[in-house]
Amino acid sequence: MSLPKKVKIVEVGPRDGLQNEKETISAEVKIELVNRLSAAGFPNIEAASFVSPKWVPQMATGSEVMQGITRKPGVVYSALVPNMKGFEAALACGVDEVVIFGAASEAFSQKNINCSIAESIERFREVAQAAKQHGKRLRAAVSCAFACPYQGEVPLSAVADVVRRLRDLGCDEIDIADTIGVATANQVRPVMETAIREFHIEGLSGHFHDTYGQALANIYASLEVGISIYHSSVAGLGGCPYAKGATGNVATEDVLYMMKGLGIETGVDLDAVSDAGQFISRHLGRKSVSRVGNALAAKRQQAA
Ligand SMILES: CC(C)(COP(=O)([O-])OP(=O)([O-])OC[C@H]1O[C@@H](n2cnc3c(N)ncnc32)[C@H](O)[C@@H]1OP(=O)([O-])[O-])[C@@H](O)C(=O)NCCC(=O)NCCSC(=O)C[C@@](C)(O)CC(=O)[O-]
Repeated sequence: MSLPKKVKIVEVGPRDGLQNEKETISAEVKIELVNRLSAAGFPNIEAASFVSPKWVPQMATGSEVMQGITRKPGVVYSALVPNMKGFEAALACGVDEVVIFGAASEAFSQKNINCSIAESIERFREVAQAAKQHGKRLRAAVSCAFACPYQGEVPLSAVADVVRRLRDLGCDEIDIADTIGVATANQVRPVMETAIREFHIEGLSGHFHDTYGQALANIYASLEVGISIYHSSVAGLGGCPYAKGATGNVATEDVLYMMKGLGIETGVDLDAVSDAGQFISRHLGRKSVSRVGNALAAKRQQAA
């Protein structure tokens, strides 16, 4: 199969990227980050998370962030929502797309959202109905589609099962996530093909963490099976609080550079993303982990 000519990049840095930071990051900084990212041309930005602040304190400012950003017409601003309490909060501040988040691993489901997979689907059913009623887009994440930090191997049948159940809730998009960044390219085809059998390919996305440095290879392998939506995080920020040791998502700058080299259209301005990456890295007091972002910054410094 030839590679897609165009892909959608969903920028998840403001949510997935920042949720694990120990030091509190002010709403102002998050707002500036989201604004810089929308100016860079992303069609979809995961801007917040409406979860329990006891579980993920860094995301407690979700409403402030959503209310403070400059909404760019056409951009879909998404937020994670585990239950109706989260949905009501997301609705009140004008989130465009709610993201329910389940797992293909029972153990991870328990650690992350404190319930079994079957219980999570029942909670999500209510959220899904409310989302449809209010005209909101509905996306679902499938964590641990490749491996689980608690139970290890995750069978393909578990991926198929949860994708099917989420499809039946009426999801517009379903994210196939390598939560701990351990997958290699050979694993991608069977997992993605399993998901494709259960859900329309145009709505499936690849959400790869880069713990073992395999994310770009895994994205390439996903392109080869026709997946055309990818999640990434500016400056490679991130890590899941309930997946210890896992590093951030693949860096957006690296993904954009690869897509450009492959002649695949994203509509996103790499230089502007690179600037946003340097902005947030400066704020966090550490170097970006994006190889491309750092190379571009060094090149510009040399030229100045
Ligand atoms: C799902 C719960 C809430 C269950 O947590 P629980 O303790 O079972 O919930 P509960 O209903 O018993 O409520 C406990 C307390 O939380 C409050 N609460 C309840 N819900 C909310 C809410 N929505 N917003 C704000 N507060 C809430 C509720 O009001 C109560 O407050 P208290 O009475 O004790 O003061 C909890 O487990 C939770 O918040 N988990 C979130 C974990 C999380 O955010 N993980 C990271 C995101 S997932 C991820 O990163 C993976 C992904 C998506 O990127 C893909 C991948 O890479 O795999």
